[in-house]
Amino acid sequence: MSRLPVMSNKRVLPSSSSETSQDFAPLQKKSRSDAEPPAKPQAAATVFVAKRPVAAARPNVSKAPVKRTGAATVASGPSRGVLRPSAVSTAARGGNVKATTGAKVVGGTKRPPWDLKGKVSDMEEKITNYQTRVKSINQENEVLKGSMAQSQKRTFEMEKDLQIHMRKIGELEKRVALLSGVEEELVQVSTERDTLHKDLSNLEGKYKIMETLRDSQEAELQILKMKLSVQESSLARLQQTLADTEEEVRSLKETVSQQKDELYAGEMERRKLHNAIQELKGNIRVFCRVRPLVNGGLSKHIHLASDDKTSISLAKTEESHTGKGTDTQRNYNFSFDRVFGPQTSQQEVFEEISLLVQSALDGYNVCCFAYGQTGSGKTYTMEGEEFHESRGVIPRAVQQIFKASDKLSSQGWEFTFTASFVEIYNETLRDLLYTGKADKRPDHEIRKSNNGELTVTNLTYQKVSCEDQVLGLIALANQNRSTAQTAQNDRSSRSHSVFKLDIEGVNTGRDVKCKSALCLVDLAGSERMLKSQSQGDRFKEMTAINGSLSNLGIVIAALANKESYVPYRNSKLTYLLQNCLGGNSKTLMFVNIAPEPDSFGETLNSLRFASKVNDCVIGTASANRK
Ligand SMILES: Nc1ncnc2c1ncn2[C@@H]1O[C@H](COP(=O)(O)OP(=O)(O)OP(=O)(O)O)[C@@H](O)[C@H]1O
Repeated sequence: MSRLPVMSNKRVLPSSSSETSQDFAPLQKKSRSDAEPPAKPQAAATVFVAKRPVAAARPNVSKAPVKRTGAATVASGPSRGVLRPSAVSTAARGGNVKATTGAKVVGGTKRPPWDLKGKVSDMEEKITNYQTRVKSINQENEVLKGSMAQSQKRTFEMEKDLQIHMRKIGELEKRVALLSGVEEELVQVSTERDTLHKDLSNLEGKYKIMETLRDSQEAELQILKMKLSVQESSLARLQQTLADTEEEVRSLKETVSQQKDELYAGEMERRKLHNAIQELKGNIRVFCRVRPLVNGGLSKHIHLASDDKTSISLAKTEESHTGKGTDTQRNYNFSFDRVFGPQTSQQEVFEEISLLVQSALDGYNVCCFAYGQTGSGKTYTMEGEEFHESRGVIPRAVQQIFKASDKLSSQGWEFTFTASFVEIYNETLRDLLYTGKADKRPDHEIRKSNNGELTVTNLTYQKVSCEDQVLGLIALANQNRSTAQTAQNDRSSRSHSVFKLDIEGVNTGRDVKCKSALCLVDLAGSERMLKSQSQGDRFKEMTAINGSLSNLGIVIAALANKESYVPYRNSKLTYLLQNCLGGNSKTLMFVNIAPEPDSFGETLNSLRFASKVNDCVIGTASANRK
């Protein structure tokens, strides 16, 4: 923005030359007294500076030479044709009048001192010159006054103009100030605009990136939409498949439920049939097992029919009493439910009793005895040996029971098993699963509760859930027996051992329970000894053994004859086994026989005892189901 030019109003004072001041001093005083009151000294001395040259403006003073000074400037134009006083005085003095001190020169001639007249004339001339000059100065002064008035007027106008201009300038300056504010704002705005431009450009960059991103995301979205659509169609297919499958599962569940019902009905039917078969076979059965000869080979006096697995005959050659006749051979024939020869394996023996073991899971009490003289193979039959193939009835029965219970669990059955192992020696009970100190062994009593359940006080009843646990218990029982054996020679032959597995089954779905017991008994050696030969402890042992074994026969016979009183209490063995022997049980007796000729008598006795048992028919067993 351009500013308007400001006019200078400098005041120019008369020449400061001392000479000029001295020369004009009287004239100035005089002119004041003669003329009108002087104007303000400042106004009189004010000269406006102009560009016009001085000579052209001064016609009335052209005769006098003008001494120019740096400050002698004349205003231009006719109204301004004012000569400065200094210039006028200089012009006056510039004449040839040299009224100076000393010898006066007139017409180029110096007057002698005595020429007073001449001198006066010179003085008069000089005065006249001065007067003329004063006149002209006065005139000039008048002119100057007029000029000065004009100038003052002009100055006044110009001052007015100046004020107007100044006001305008003030306004303009205000506007300029405003404009400068606006300018600053404009600069700020411009800066902001630049910043905004930058931001905009950044945003544009970002926008482009976002656009690219958006494009890629849109592309991704499209792909995802496609995938979703594919997934949706797959889902629809899967839902349909699921619905179909669910329908199928539902119908299969119905089928399974029906089949479960059928299975349950079938299982019940199987139990009925199974029981019927067992009943047809007799609720008390006797199996005869012949031990092989210790040195191998065949026994000469024991004959087993190759085509009949139920009969056995003992042959004995009897010398003629008269001595006249030849020796006669006497045969003792016996028939049992099954006769096992010396070569029969443990597996074959067990297969014959496995159906009976199954009955225990069906809720029937099952009791299995091994009867026979010492060394005839009772323990081998019942427990067997560690070698897998040589395992006896107890471990195999336990294995079958656990396998069968696992199968029945799919039909909703849950079983719990409790094992106990007791020894009866000299009519005293001993816990074979006892693990405490030997001198702290407790006494045991057989107790019968009101509901007919038998328990032995202080006896170890061990919960078992697998075959291995039972095998561990059998090992513990053998250890307990061998400890007793060292103290008392051949004790195991003189005691009965009773392994009992209590079985409880629950079918919550069908609200059925069953309870039974599987008793596996290894009886004491059955050999008879002549009373005269038995003494002391051995006599006592024999009495106890014979008593319990004969009592066993009596009980079985009483049961067979359906006698009102069955003397279970006569021995600890029958009292302990009463629930397994009674009408509600299935009983199997192994009669083990030794094939050696010197065991003939004991073998015959054993077969006779077993035959008596075999002839017994115990009443129909019923399952303990609620
Ligand atoms: N069927 C068999 N096959 C092979 N060996 C057998 C058979 N029966 C028994 N034995 C063997 O005969 C011996 C005597 O058998 P075991 O101990 O079982 O007789 P036991 O009747 O239990 O005698 P005890 O009354 O003294 O206990 C054992 O060494 C046993 O291994």
